Amino acid sequence: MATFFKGPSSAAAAASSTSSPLYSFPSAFSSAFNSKGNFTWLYTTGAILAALLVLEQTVYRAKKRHLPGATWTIPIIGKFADSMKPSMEGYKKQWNSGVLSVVSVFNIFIVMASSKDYARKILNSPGYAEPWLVYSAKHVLLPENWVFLTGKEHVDYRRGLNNLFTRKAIGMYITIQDAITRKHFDLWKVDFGTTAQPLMFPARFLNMDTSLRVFCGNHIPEKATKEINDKYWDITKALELVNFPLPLPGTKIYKAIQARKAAMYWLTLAAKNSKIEMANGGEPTCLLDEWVKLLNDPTYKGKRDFSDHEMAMVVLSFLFASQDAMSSGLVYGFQHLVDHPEILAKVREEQERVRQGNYENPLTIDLLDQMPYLSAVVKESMRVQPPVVMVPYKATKAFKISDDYTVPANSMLIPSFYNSLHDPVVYPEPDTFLPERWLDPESSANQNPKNYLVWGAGPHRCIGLEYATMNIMLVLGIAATAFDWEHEITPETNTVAILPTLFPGDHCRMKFTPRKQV
Ligand code: HEM
Repeated sequence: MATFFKGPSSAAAAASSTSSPLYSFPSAFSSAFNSKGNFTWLYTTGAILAALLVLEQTVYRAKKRHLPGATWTIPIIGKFADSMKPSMEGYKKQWNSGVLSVVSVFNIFIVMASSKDYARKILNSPGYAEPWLVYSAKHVLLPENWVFLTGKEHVDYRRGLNNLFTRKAIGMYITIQDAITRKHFDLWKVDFGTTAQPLMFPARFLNMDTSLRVFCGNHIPEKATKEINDKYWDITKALELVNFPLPLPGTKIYKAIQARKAAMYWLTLAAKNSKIEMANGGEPTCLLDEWVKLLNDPTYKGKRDFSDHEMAMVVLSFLFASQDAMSSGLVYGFQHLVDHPEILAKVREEQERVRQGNYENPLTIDLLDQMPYLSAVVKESMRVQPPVVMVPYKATKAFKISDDYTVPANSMLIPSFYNSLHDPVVYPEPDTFLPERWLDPESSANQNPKNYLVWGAGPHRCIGLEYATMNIMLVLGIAATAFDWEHEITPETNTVAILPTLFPGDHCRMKFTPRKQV
């Protein structure tokens, strides 16, 4: 250290006389202190840094133009701190600052779109904007997963997958959902029977068990469900907008990758087993079986060659897309109903009417069709508290989104759904849980279906929406007749945890006691 301060005649001369590039740094450093004692090198470095910072601000201001957003961006990190600890209050402030507003995180220029029209325009402009899944997604889902396809390739691939969510297929899935739900409710009788417990993790387990049985049937063992469920939380924790970029041991992305490896092992095995069973003339009992049967149908026109690995990746994409969102929808479904006993009573009346006291009989798609009130409850619950409040997209080229603003190419574009779902003109008393608004075909809610962005819109609109709706209806319908519900209110009950889907801050503390049937 001391050598740096010896002056040109000693250290600097010694360093510069050494020809190895290894020594070029000390040489340059020493030469910063010339004989006149000027800090030339430091000044130069400082000047370059200052120029870069000015450039950063200038580029930001040039992109931002007149849109609302901070006048200056915090050097380098931008609003990184806010993105680490998101809050609904922070989001609402941003959405309400303008229908289009901007923010910058690590020099990623982000345009937020908070109105129905701008959100829909982004979702419906595949020539200009494509989904930009969070950074960790490619590590978790694998880069070759179909969800990263764009344009025509995506449309063609998805057309084949739509066959897995036909009404006939969903009818079969409902039978499985019913059995798994009742199995978990037997456990809930004990776990939630004496004191109130947080519902979030049991609901996540119920959901994971249901999804895996619907997708893979008995082609994976019981212990796989437990293992995938336990490890899946590491995937959820890695779903941040910005992550540490290298998947080094100990990082969130590293742990998520280990969870994905465990899941992929079982899902690949399930695909293999399903193919064997269908080749041996077995009857389809899950989504994979339906799929294999379809691929073997001589009249089927789509892509046929799916390796076990590729099928497993598709199932993984379904788990990834559904696990957090569906659990959020379930937990808020419970919370909204238990906090509105008069509405829960109407759900029970409908259950009594449709199921005529035969509560042990499995629910079917036809029975669920006869429950418009429960359907309205589920729709309204997800309107008030949408599981997914926004989805990141990327401007693949300069995108003239309005008369006076063009989104620069490569910007992140985030259509948010919250304001559209809380538009007071379409949904009077927008924060109130009012299933009745969906019962009148002439209501403003029903007359403005484009506002209902819970499932997104356009070519990437949720592929599992009917499946998800039926599942949430089924769970709430069975729980309404099986249990009396109590809700332990805490100071966090009405706060919102962003994980990144929405959950009650206290994870919804519930008590369930077996209900005496009348
Ligand atoms: C309450 C539950 C759910 C909610 C709220 C939800 C919501 C969404 C949203 C907002 C999108 C993005 C749409 C867009 O970019 O326009 C999406 C996409 C998707 N969802 Fe769901 N989803 C749910 C359940 C499910 C389930 C159960 C599955 C599968 C069985 C699923 C599979 C997918 C897939 C594969 C995509 C991507 C589609 C594509 O890129 O073509 N989701 N979902």
